[in-house]
Amino acid sequence: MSEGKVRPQRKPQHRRPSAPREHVVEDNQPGMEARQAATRLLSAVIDARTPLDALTDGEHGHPQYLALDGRDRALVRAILVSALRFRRTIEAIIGSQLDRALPGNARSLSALLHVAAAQILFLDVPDSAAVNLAVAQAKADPRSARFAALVNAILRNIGRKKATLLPKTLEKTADAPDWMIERLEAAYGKDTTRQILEVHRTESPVDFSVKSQPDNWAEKFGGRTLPNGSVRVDDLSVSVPELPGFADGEWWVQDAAASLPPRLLGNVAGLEVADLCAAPGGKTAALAAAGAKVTAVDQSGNRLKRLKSNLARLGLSAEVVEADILKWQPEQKFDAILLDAPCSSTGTVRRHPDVLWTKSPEDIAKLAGLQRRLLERCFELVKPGGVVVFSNCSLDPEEGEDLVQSLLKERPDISLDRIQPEELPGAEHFIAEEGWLRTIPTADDGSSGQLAGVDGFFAARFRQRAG
Ligand SMILES: C[S@@+](CC[C@H](N)C(=O)[O-])C[C@H]1O[C@@H](n2cnc3c(N)ncnc32)[C@H](O)[C@@H]1O
Repeated sequence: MSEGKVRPQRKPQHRRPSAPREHVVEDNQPGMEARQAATRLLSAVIDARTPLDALTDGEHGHPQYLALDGRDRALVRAILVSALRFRRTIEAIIGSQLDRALPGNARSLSALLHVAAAQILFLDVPDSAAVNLAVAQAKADPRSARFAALVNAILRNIGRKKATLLPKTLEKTADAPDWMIERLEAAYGKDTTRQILEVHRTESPVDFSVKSQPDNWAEKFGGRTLPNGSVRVDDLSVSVPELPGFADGEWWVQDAAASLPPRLLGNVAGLEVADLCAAPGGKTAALAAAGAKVTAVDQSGNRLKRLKSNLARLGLSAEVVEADILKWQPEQKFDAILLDAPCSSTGTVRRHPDVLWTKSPEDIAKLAGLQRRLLERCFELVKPGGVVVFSNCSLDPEEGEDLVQSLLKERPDISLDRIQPEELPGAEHFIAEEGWLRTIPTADDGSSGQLAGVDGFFAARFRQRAG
């Protein structure tokens, strides 16, 4: 066995860890419940593919998460975001300290190690606290008790070597599943994929859509106005409701890329516009603020509650309908429709790193099928000659470019209404030759003069030919 490496053993270990042993703390010490919850939730994301937002929902989240106070909840989320964002890097670092792989059935041991390594490598938690809590946690769990000494050795080694080990591993590791890397490379090429994956490792800025005077809000927030008129704060240090203008409903949080699809409907003042798949309502707000008479439809009652409270805070109104769009029968057709369809969300990995590990190529195929059905439904709900904008936050062509191309091929009655550069000042470079919108996450230091640093998004605009 190479020096400094440790070997998982089936029997209680006799091998001494190479790092100095420290006092191992008792079972129910402060911080233990947070680590146990983080381990449990990480397993739920990885093994059961449960979205992190569902597990950490303040009302319907996982009971182990809901049992924690606010500070511990924030810690659990921070641990999980790092553990998911850098999962491959962490896996490689843990692996580099082992002489042979952990037993395949040691799922909870693996989750426990990932949670502790995420703290040691990426969080401002003293290494000794992360290690001691992990060892205590291992001892308290009958499935991993016999590995407690191994846990101690691996984690102490990682703490000791992290200054060289981390940059070296980050450099040679891609933090995404292989299938996603392959699909991104096929769509965007190797260089762009590398850039996207690098951006996915970073915290996203917070973008705001403002009702008016973006420069004033940028100054008040200590941020900057983006070329499309959104306001960006790169490193927000207070919670959103603490910012000026929140209670007065002067702005809402919305990635700058997500602010673009509603604009593709043109001047909507006074028009009957259906916002289909509307909740939690970022795009409904944009349409209502632009003077449209909006009907906001979504099948999720819980998400519609959020839409209603968002609109109430913003002093905006819409007719809100809880329905499955595939079955919904409105009394009248609409002048224009925005369909912001459910998708794999692979364009929002910075914000939702669990997407890397909860989604699969099969999900993408299923979602693309649903998107196609929802989009075809829009053509039954729009007035003849009316406009339909289809958008989603996926980076995968199967949910964007390919879907549009096959729709146009199979439906001669539908035409693509090409997006013109003058419609999206500052974001012209995101308009593809074919006339649709494709944004990809890229780094943004504010110097390019063009919109950058946004989520991955796709949007296309259609009209149904008369007759
Ligand atoms: C990407 S989110 C919409 C985000 C929203 N447009 C915004 O800007 O805040 C997709 C939404 O589609 C809804 N949805 C999925 N399938 C649906 C269906 N068949 N009928 C109605 N809503 C549906 C989901 O409940 C979810 O709220």
